[in-house]
Amino acid sequence: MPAIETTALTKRYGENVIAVDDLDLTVEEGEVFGFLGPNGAGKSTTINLLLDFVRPTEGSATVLGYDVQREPKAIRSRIGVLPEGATLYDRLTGREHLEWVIDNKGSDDDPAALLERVGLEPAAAARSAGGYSKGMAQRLGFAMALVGDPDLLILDEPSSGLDPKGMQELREIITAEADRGTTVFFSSHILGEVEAVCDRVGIMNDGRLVATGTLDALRENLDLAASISLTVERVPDALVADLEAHEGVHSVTVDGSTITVSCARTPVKYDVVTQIGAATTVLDIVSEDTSLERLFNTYTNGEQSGEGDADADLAAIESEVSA
Ligand SMILES: Nc1ncnc2c1ncn2[C@@H]1O[C@H](COP(=O)(O)OP(=O)(O)OP(=O)(O)O)[C@@H](O)[C@H]1O
Repeated sequence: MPAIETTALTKRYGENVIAVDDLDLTVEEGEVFGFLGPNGAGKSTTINLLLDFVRPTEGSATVLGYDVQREPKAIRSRIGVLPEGATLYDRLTGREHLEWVIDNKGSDDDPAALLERVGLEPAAAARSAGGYSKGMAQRLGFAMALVGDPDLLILDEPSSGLDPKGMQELREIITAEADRGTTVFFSSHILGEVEAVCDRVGIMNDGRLVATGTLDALRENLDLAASISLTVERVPDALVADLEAHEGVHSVTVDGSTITVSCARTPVKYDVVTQIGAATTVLDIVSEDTSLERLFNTYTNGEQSGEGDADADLAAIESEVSA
């Protein structure tokens, strides 16, 4: 049973805005799934639809096997949510917020243990939340989401307001939760964070899901050039032509004793290294993957420069996704 499944899920606002457009999305149990997209892509609306905070114009969704509209209570008892920009009550302390959620969920969690898990010091937890920094509020929100050991965590922009140390700790919490078997679904536009923790990602653009898969698979699908440079003892005469003849190799350049090969797919690099290694002695290897930014820009059609035809790439992926 998937943790999240949406079928033709659509949300329109008025005549002109389609916030979520015919979304078919499956998140498997136990996955850490990154939900990516630029501002206004439809990420928060999708999350709000999953939580039954807004109702779809068309389509349906299940969370942990329960229908989102018919069984929201069953869902709420088994999920933890960190909403975007969660509001706190100024006069309640951090600990009181947490105790309130623990009571409400009928859980026997120890507030101190949860606060420690999210890195909120006891002294800070004893202060009223009105004076919290954004990062502290986010940590408290995270602790509240973890109450009751949820099977699924839904996090909307969880790193919002966190400093680099906070982001590192957030990653550790997400990884620890995933190790306990919790499914984690989180939206983000911070690509490094997604790369560090996600098993799979889905990329939204203009309300539509334009790609899903592992980051490696998305890189491969797009066929964006990856490059590898090898410094060698000598460059044998026939080597360049041999490399150029290899399927998947775009171009080969030689600068002194450094051979740089631009190739379509990351696995081609392995063949390139083997081929060069058989012909000469390799002294150094530098490999560059397609950057996540470039990947994201291409899928969301923001690619302005560089190799490849972003529009054609995007059209190919969209037809693949909708097939
Ligand atoms: N209540 C609403 N009324 C009208 N339009 C809305 C409403 N909520 C969202 N929208 C529109 O729907 C689209 C998707 O918005 P949404 O907030 O889901 O995007 P997002 O991907 O979460 O963006 P961000 O990263 O900025 O939070 C946007 O064009 C937004 O203006």
